[in-house]
Amino acid sequence: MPADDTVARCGAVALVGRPNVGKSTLLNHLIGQKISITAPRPQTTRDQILGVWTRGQAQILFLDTPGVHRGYRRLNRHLLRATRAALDGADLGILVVEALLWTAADAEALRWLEQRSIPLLAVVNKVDRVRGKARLLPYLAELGRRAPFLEILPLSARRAQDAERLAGRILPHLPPGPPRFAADTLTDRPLRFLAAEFVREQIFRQLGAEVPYDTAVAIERYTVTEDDRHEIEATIYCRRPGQKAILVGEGGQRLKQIGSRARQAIEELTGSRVWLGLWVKEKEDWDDDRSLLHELGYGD
Ligand SMILES: Nc1nc2c(ncn2[C@@H]2O[C@H](COP(=O)(O)OP(=O)(O)OP(=O)(O)O)[C@@H](O)[C@H]2O)c(=O)[nH]1
Repeated sequence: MPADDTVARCGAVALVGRPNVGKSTLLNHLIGQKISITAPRPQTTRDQILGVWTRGQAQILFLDTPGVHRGYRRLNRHLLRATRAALDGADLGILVVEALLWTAADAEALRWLEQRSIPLLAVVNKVDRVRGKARLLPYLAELGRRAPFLEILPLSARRAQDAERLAGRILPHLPPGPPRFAADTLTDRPLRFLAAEFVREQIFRQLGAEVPYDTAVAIERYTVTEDDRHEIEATIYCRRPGQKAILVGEGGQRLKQIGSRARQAIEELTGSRVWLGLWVKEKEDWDDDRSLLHELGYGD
């Protein structure tokens, strides 16, 4: 059933779930554009992203949360704050879980949502992986006993029509009111933020082991020329000399690959030609350096 877009409704929805359940994939399909990075490894999302879904008079503002990370370093504290801020501003919470799985991290995500008295929906993602859908029934019943969800929706975040169906189920629960953003707005994030995210995504996709978790990307320059060419210079921070060598690769090949894939993603998003220059710098404690974190967009 398509969403009813004749009634003016507008509200914010926080997507909460343990790392790797598919929140970013879902957000990208809801928005119909890649605005959140995805990778087959957990904890790739480091910041809250606002995705704007608009149909007619109806608007949903999606808050993607970086997840509930534990730790004491500044970066972790920032992530916790971002998640809290998303929850504070939300009219509705969505717990995203993975079909047939329930872990301590899922329980923790639910506890976060329950700290706020907002209505809750549950999305059971990755049902495309489940053979024999009857196997899902006891799982859904048990999930229903864990919290008073208004609805529980099994779906696959990889299917655009499933994302649209979810939007239709969310709308009736949002407050009446006019749209807050222009109809063609997809996100409130500036291009330079998305550019850094696309570089980070390639680092996650192309490198194994712990290197991606130890890196951050700072955009040093983002300029658009008169003939609409986007010129971007970025520094990739890592912690140790060995990591720098891995990021650069034999004869600079790895860095070239990261740059070329990220450039393609930015070109797709902007519809413009992009020049992307990448440098790698070693800085052991980048995630505990207040001024650098600020530069990286993780400021207080
Ligand atoms: N089979 C299947 N895989 C999915 C589905 N949705 C997401 N995935 C995969 O699951 C992995 C994690 O997805 P993300 O969207 O990055 O997950 P996330 O919850 O945003 O993760 P963090 O950024 O780490 O918090 C990726 O490899 C996705 O392609 C789905 O519906 N079906």
